Amino acid sequence: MAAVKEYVLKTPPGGVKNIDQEALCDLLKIDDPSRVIFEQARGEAVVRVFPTNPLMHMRPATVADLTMDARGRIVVGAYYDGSPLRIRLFDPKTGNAQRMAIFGTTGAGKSRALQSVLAACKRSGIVVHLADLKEGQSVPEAVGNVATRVTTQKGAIRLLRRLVDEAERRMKAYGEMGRSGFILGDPDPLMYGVIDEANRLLEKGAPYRDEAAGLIKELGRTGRSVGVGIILAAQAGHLEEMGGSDTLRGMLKEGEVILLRWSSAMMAQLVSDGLLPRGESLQPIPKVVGQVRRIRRWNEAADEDEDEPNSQGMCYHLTSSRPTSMARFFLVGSIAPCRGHDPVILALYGYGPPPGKPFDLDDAPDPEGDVPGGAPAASGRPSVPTTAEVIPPGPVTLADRITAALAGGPLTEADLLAAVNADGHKQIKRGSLRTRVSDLRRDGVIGPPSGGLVTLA
Ligand SMILES: Nc1ncnc2c1ncn2[C@@H]1O[C@H](COP(=O)(O)OP(=O)(O)OP(=O)(O)O)[C@@H](O)[C@H]1O
Repeated sequence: MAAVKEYVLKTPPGGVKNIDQEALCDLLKIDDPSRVIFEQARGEAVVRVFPTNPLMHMRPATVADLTMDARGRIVVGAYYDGSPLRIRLFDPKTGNAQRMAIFGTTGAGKSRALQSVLAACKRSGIVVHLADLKEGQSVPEAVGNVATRVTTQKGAIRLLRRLVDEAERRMKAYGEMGRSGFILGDPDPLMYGVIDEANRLLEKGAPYRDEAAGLIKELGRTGRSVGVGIILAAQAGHLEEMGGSDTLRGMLKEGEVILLRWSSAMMAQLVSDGLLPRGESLQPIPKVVGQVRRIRRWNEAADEDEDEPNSQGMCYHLTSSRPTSMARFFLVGSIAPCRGHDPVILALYGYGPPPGKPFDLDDAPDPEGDVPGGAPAASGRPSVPTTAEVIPPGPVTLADRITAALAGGPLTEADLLAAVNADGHKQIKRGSLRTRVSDLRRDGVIGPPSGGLVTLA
């Protein structure tokens, strides 16, 4: 660090807007822009010139980094000046779960960032229900390390519904206890719904977009204060692609927002949404770090061995007190792809079962692939198409069995359970029946409860 040059500058009222990084480098006669870091606070700015990019070599994440401290935080990386990059999983002062969004273009390091959060949750006794919408390929080591894991959009929507149900259950239970908020582990654990590749669920034309956006908003509103939080990782070019900017605006302003390498449209949107002060600019994160722009002489051979270190994991923690300071995630696993699960990542999760119980999402496997469309339900919410409508001769689902049992007329819950258990398929418990009936009610397949009877709509 001895070779770091530091220039302290006075800034005009309102600070310096729109830093021209290239002009600054020219002025300092530095040809690698990633060595020059500009940071400003009220009234002053510091320009530091490093001998090499200070974020070039990160150390691996450790279990100690990823174990939540008494203030509900974990350490996931470091700022360019060596201070820790912390993110909050819980706020002990308010008892609130968090809303977290990790954005970045493809290959920016979202999944590895998420793996560190998932491992931290397991290490810290936090229950995770995960949707990995890249066919389970995004965070494969999460298998067996989270309470619930789904890989389809249909699974994701059911998972979100269960989370909202859980938040409602907690709200009622805490109200009855005369409690105003959530107390960690008493009686319920902190819980997160995590959606990786959330853009697939929320982009225009996605089959469950409106309902997913509604449920995420609902979790942001009610889940937080009862210990049920939501974490999204997304490749978002624009917030409109994320269920409409309204869905995420509140979440982004109050939650934890990490921005990895971005697209220019995304940046413009973040500024127009007030997440970054107008005129404030972030030093761009180049795809390749340490690249020097220079013209090769006529007879000079290209250096084929030139190493091209990538900027994966470099980020800004936009909702922290240092939104414009560049930081980087620690190394999470190996850079090169592994033939199977990465043993380094598995070791971060630790061996043994994950906290919490899996959600009961269905008693039958999801039909292959996801089903587009779905007519709006009576509630006005677009429905998840009922399995009865969409499954060709495939596995019989509990939804099919319930609608078949009700085809002859309304039944009490006990009679419905008996009818379903008498149809020759797998025996089910009352809890599973109730959950599925409430799903079908939301989808407008079953009508509202009336006179203790369950009735087809
Ligand atoms: N923290 C990290 N530690 C080690 N390697 C990393 C880290 N972040 C990113 N990488 C490397 O970059 C690659 C891409 O990262 P990752 O899969 O997390 O990106 P992504 O943003 O999720 O991409 P996509 O949107 O295409 O899924 C990884 O396979 C790995 O080689």
